[in-house]
Formats: sequence, C-alpha cells, structure tokens
Amino acid sequence: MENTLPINLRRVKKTNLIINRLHIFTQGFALLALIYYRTNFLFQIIKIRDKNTPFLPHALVFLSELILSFLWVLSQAFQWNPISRKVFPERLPGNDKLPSIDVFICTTNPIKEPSVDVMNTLISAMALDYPADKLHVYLSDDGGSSVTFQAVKEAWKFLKWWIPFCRKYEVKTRCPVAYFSADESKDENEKFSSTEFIAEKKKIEKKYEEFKRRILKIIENTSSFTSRDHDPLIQVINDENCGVDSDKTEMPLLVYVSREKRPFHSHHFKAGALNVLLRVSGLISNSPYILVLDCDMYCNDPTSGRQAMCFFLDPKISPKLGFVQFPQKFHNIRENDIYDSQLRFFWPKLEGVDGLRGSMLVGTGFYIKREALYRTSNVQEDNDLVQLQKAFGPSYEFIKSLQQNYKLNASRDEEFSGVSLKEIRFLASCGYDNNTKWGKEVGFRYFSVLEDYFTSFNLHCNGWISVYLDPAKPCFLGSATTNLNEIIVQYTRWVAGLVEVAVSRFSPLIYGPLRMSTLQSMCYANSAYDFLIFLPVYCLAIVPQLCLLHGIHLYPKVTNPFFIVFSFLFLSSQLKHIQEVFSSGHSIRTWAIEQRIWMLRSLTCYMYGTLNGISEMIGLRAASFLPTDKAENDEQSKLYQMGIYDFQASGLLLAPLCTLYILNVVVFIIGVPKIFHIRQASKMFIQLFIPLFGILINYPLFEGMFLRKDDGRVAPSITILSAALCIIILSFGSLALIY
Ligand SMILES: O=c1ccn([C@@H]2O[C@H](COP(=O)(O)OP(=O)(O)O[C@H]3O[C@H](CO)[C@@H](O)[C@H](O)[C@H]3O)[C@@H](O)[C@H]2O)c(=O)[nH]1
Ligand SMILES: [Mn+2]
Repeated sequence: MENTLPINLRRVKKTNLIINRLHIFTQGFALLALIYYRTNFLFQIIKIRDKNTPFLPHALVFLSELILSFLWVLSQAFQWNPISRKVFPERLPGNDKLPSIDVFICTTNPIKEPSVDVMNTLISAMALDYPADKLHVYLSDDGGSSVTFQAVKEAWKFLKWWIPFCRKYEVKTRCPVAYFSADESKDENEKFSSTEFIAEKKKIEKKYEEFKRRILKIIENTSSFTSRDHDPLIQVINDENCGVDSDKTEMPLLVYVSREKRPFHSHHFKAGALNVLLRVSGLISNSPYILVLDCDMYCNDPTSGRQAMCFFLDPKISPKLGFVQFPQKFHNIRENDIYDSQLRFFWPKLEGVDGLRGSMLVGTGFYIKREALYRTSNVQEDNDLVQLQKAFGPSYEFIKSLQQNYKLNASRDEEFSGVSLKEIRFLASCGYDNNTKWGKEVGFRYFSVLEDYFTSFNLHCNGWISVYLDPAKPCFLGSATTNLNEIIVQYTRWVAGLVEVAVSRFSPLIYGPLRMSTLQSMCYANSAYDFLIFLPVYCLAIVPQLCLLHGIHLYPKVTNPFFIVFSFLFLSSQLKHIQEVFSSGHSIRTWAIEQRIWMLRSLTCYMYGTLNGISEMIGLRAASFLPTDKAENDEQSKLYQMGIYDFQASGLLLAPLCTLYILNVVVFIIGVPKIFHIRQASKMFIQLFIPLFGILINYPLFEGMFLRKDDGRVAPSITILSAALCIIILSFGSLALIY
C-alpha cells in the first residue's frame, strides 16, 4: 500500500493562473495600443517638423515606456503557470533507508553576526529531526575568529543537553532562542503538561542561559579580530576537545572549518567558502545531499530534511532534480513591514518559475544534490585522472570521493589520521581552486557576487530541474534587514551581481534560450535586466513634470480615445498588484508600502547597483560582499517596530529621493493654478496625476524632511542639498528638454 501513495503532490493554482493570463492578454493588448500611439505621434512630429512640439521629451517618455514594457513582458513568464506543492513525509521509507545529509552554515564576522545567534542557527541544524548518524554539520568561519571557534565548542556542550531533550519531548521548535521565547509548552500535546516536563524544561532553560553567558564571556575576553591572513583550521568537535564526559547521546557530526586566507588572494566570498565546505565534507562525510544555511537563518521546522526527501526519493523526478528550495521567511517582520524587508513581492515569483522547470536558488534554506554541483554523475575509476584533476584540483583523495563506492577516510569518533588531516587542509587552502573548474563549472559559481542566482542559472542550463516548497509552517526563519541604510546597501549588492550577469556573455537572453525553455530564461532575464528600471523611474519623475511647467503636454487629453489606454494600463497594473498583495494575505497598506519601496529601490539601489556592477566589470572597483549587520540596534528596531521610517541613512542614498520629491511638490504646486489659468486641464491631466501619485505614495518622505523633529528624520543638511539639486534640475533640465 505504502508504495502506491504519492509522497508529494503538485497542484496548479487555477484561480491565479486564470487571473494572470487574463491580465497578460488585456495588458499586452493595451501596451500594443500605447506603442502604436507613441510611434504614430513621433512620426507626425518628424514629418511636419512642428516647432512647438519638442521631440526629446516625447522620445524620452516613449523610451521609458518601452523599457517598462520590456520588463513587463519578461516578468509574465513568472505568471504563466503558478503551482504549489505538498509533501507527505510520513510516507517516506524508514530511517535506515534515508540518505545522509551534510549541512553547511556560513558565517564571517562575529561583530556583525553575533555569536549567540549564529550558534542558535548551528544548534537548530544539529537538532534536526533526522537520524543522527546521517547528519553532519559544517560551520564555515570566514573570519577565522577565535570567538567563533570557542563558541562552537560551547554549543557542543549545550547540545549534549538540548538534543536529548528535543528527542524525548519531540520538541517542534529546535532553535533554543525561539523555543524559549515562544513557549511551546502551550502546545496541546499532553507530554507538555507533565510536571516532569516542566522541571526538565526549566533545567534546560538554565543551561541555555549559562551557555549564553559563557559566550558573552568569551566575547569579552577574546578579541573579535577577523584575520585575512591565516592557515586553515579544521576541527571535528567532540567530547574530548570540549572537555566534557562522553555519554551515550547520539550526536550528529560537527565540524568547524576556517579556510586559509591570504591578503591579495581573491576568496570569492560566500561561494568560495561553500566550495571549501564541499571539498572538506567530501572527504569526511560525503553525503549525497546538502543543506545550505546562512548564519542568520535558523531551522524552524526540524522536519525540513524529510520534506525535501519527499522529492529526492520520488523516482519520477529524482534523477533530474538538482535542488529543493524553501522560501526565506523572517522572524522579525512586523505586521506593518515599512521597508518591505520580507520581499513579499518576490516569493510568489518562485511559485511561478516552479511551474516551468523549477525554482531559482535564493542562497539559503535549500537542499541540493552534491552531484548537481559536481556536474558529473558516476565518475568511474577509469576516467582520465589528468582530466579529473584539471576539473577538480590536484587532490587524488578528493577525486576518489567522487566515485560512488568511495569509502570514507575519517570516522566520526576518531580523529583524522595525520595523512587525511593534511589532505583536508590542502583542500581548504586558498590556492586550491586555481586553474581548476571550481567556481566555473564545479561547485558554487564565482562569476557574480550574487552566487545563488548565477549558480542556479548554471544548474538549470545544465538540465537540472528544481522544486519550490512553501509549507504552512516555515522550515527556516531568518532575521531580515529592517534598517534603511542596510536595506539599500544589501539590495544594491544584489543589483550589482545581476548587472554583472546581464551584460556578460552569460546574458540569460542569449545564453539561456539555447539551454533551457524560453519561459524559464525569461524569468532569469527579468531578474537580470531589472536594473534598467531606474532609467524610466528617473525619467517619469522628472520629464513630465518639467514639461508641465512649460505647458508641453506628453499624454493624450481626456477626450482622446488613447487616454483610456493610458488610464487602463495604470489602473490594471495597480489592480494586479493589489490582487497579488491580497492573495498573499496582506492589506491595502502593503500595496502602498510596496509602491513606495519600489520607487525607492529604483531610484537608489538600481542606479548605484548598476554603477557598481559596471565599475566592477571594467576593473574600476573591486568586487565586494559586505555582509549585512545582524546585530540589533535598539533605537532603529524600535522605530521599525512602531512603523516609523528611520531616515538616518547616508546622504548619497537619500539625496536622489529627496531631490525628486521636492521637485514633484514644487511642480505640482506651480502646475495646478497654471492649468486652470490656460484651460489646459484636460491635456495635462496625466501629467498632473503623475507627481500627485508620487507625492502621496511617498508622503513619509515629506514628513521626514519637513515635519519630524526626532533623530530619525532626514538630516536638514540633506534636505537643503536636495533643494539645491532640485533648483539645478529645474533650470538646466528645462533648457535641455526644450531646446
Ligand atoms: O565573504 C563572505 C561574505 C558572506 N558570507 C556569508 O554569507 C551569508 C549571507 O550574507 P548576508 O550578509 O546575510 O547577506 P544577505 O544579503 O542577507 O544574503 C542574501 O544574498 C546573498 C547573495 O548576495 C545570498 O548568498 C544569501 O543566501 C541571501 O540570503 C552569511 O551567512 C555570511 O556569513 C560568507 O560566508 N563569506
Ligand atoms: Mn542575510
């Protein structure tokens, strides 16, 4: 009976599919009408050489509309076939038949990534509901910090208490900090009401508090120095080196890895760290499946591994299945998510691309097949060793590990033998990648700082498929960036990474369609070319406004039939957005926030990200991956919790926003009476509406500049600078546009 029941189900989201396709056809038709209107109009201007109608502003607005249409067309691939999935882990075969899993956790800086939180991630992974002898956890410490090394040992000691407790009471939240703050004892399970349980929970909570105190003490007594010049350090953590008495508790393997770092050597950031873990684990546990976690994202549902196995063990899809991606969800999001920190708009896209040939990777919270990263299946003994070494590097031991019948060198209980430790350190040395295919065709790819996106693109190009699973109880919960400066810096890094791909030979528009379906490459292209968005947004925030001041009308008047086309396009895209917001369970306020943050990102992140990406490509700037700051700043998180914007961000980031805001306010104030004066209201309706929409949506910026007195307001110096910039645009911009 067991074999006949499916272990996973795939369901097309029919209502969404119908709405989406209707939208595609109506909106597509309206866009064609718009293009017809604009081309016709521009030809007319050229033909009759009408001196009163300047060509440039019309051309700019048309170009903006073309860019927006181009991105819209690409993004419709995400809308074409949205699906959802369900799994039945209880139907999986017994524990003895489950394949083993290696967990990779990356951390890099104990100041920006507080050790207590990183250890919580590590503990939650060690406590996953998976057979202990089939679970191996590797922590990559890119900072090579003594704080982290000592903290891992403390975590091991605490785990000796935590794991038996979780097993005995089948605890559902295995990240201690989340467990002790959520009060799982309210659970209906009768196990949780026994006095024995309550006493034991108290004891464990005390142990946890002690553990935290010890870590804080380590931080106090040790320098948090992160070194860029050190030897590799790889250590299997066990009772002996933690100074605890051995007992019978079955523990998953825990390995601390700090790869070699040297100044002037490019380490390829997180992708480089993951590749070292791939090699090191290849020699130690060599599990066929790997879970990748950022240090800011703990396991919230301990059954994620079993859920993923519902796909990997399904013979219908497993041979081609490269990875199973879970969404990134966050524990620190409030109802009124004023910066759209949770990226609400992004996750439904993955359901869309999952309906094609599978979700993209998003860096963390995914189970991936080791084989997919090696790009090789069944390396046989008779493969040419020289060829293999060219691809995988010189280590013969490692190449042996590619073979399916490879017998592991190190056992979990004993220390490595001298030889294998030497080999493992060699695999973690910084020159190992050189002149091999690591980062190019093997492992996580180095080409872009957005290693998740680019690796994902490569895997799909190589024919792998993937799966997106969004269960009701989130499997992983992260801490989202909730401060304006961090958000802009983070998003700018992502855009830079995308630009690098978009304008390279790997452009998804050219490289993609030859290797994957057209719709799927459209999805990758939509992300890659999204950077273009800053051009139309700047244009539409300046050009129609300046023209309004000079009485140049750029849009059809209210009585013109094409007025309906423009109004329809605006209304239908907003309604579609509202429908998406509602169908993910949010309110109209979320719509307004997303509109606002979209404009903010377009004007800052997309512009600076494009500049960064291009300067990196032409060598003007070194590639960088500045990790986000995960340490809670009380003042800032208080403002976020209260739903108040904190504008204490760098002037470079805020000035464009403030300048354009002031410009739109000025134009609107001057524009309104002007229109009534010359009776142009019907010609200028759209041009008056655009600044009004911008002003209303971004009202918090007005408050920040002119009404607020607290520390979180826009610094007066930035407001003054922006006003000055606004005057410059008003004077020079007008000259440029009209003559
Ligand atoms: O040189 C580095 C830099 C970063 N990291 C780790 O990479 C992870 C992600 O860094 P984070 O600062 O949290 O960046 P985010 O922007 O939040 O990360 C998102 O974007 C990254 C790509 O830019 C993806 O790798 C991540 O999975 C995705 O969550 C963290 O665990 C870091 O410790 C390293 O190991 N080495
Ligand atoms: Mn992060």
